[in-house]
Amino acid sequence: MSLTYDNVSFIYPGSTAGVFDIALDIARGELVAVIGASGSGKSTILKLLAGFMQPDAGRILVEGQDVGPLAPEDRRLGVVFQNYALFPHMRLWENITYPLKVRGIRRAERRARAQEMLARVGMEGRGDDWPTAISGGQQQRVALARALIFEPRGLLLDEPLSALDAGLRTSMRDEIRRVQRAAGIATLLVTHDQEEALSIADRIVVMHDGRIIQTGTPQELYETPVNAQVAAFVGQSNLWPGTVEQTGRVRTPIGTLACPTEGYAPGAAVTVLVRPERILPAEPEQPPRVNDFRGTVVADRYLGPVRRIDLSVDGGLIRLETHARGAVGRVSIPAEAVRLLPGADAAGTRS
Ligand SMILES: Nc1ncnc2c1ncn2[C@@H]1O[C@H](COP(=O)(O)OP(=O)(O)OP(=O)(O)O)[C@@H](O)[C@H]1O
Repeated sequence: MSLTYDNVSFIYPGSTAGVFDIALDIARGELVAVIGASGSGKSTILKLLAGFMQPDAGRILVEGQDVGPLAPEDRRLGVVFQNYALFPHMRLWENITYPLKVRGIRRAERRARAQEMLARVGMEGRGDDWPTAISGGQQQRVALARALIFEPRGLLLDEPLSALDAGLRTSMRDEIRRVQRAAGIATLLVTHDQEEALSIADRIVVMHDGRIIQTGTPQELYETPVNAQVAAFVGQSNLWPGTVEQTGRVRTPIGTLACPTEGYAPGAAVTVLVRPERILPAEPEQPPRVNDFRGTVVADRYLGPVRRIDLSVDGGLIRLETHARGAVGRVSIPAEAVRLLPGADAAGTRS
């Protein structure tokens, strides 16, 4: 493995906040995104790898080497932050090759390397421009080129795209992915943007209160979240508190749902998860299907490929995504679309 957290813990001095028992391996060429609520510990794990702080327990390895004793500049990791921080008084080629200058590499060689790197990030021929003469997205490419110039053993990206507008963000995502793949570098990306994580990561780590609560591919996290926090963080969801009434039936605030209840005994407190695209609109005159609900549309957002509708029903709200046109006042929730997660007070009730 290229980048490894071996049961790493760190507590900010004088506080109880920090990260606990972080265990994570990132392979060469793999991109792992870290997501989680504000304050969940995302930046802390990145700073520990970068070497800005030392773990209180556990080890951090880069290509098998314990980097604990190494200062940040000796770890051979490329780092890109949200505010790309190019030096305004240096031309782009000088910015990109600054890490080489610090290492005493000759000017002619630096210029050649800069040209090569600019080409890699799609900015060939722009080496003599000043940072003030290029756009935010281009500055971010230059920051990426600078992070890659000395063939780092890992790439650390902390909210690298959050200062960019939506369109540019999407194209830069693809760009980062392409460059990172081509270079075969293990990459850790911290982002608060779950869509960004879903769209570019090989695997996603979800953090909560300083701990990793789930690690998996985007599809695994979307389809089999371990709890309501992960479900809420990855994609859109309906989440209702529930109690298993009997095998195959769960009571919720919007009514009793027929659904698989394997793993939960009658009486167990659960959280009921249904993804919005799994909910089916029904014709008003159609014979009732399983888990049939009627309600009033309180929000109807046309997003091009889909409509995102909030249907107010007795006891709550049903969120659905549909391609259907026309009025949607009645829906059904297929039993197999319902996934049960542990309830808030579910300790010990899972059978
Ligand atoms: N310098 C510090 N001193 C004390 N506590 C800190 C310090 N920096 C962060 N913390 C605390 O450590 C915890 C984790 O913070 P961290 O910055 O890693 O979270 P985050 O997930 O990156 O949040 P955000 O998305 O807001 O950047 C939080 O409880 C935070 O308040």
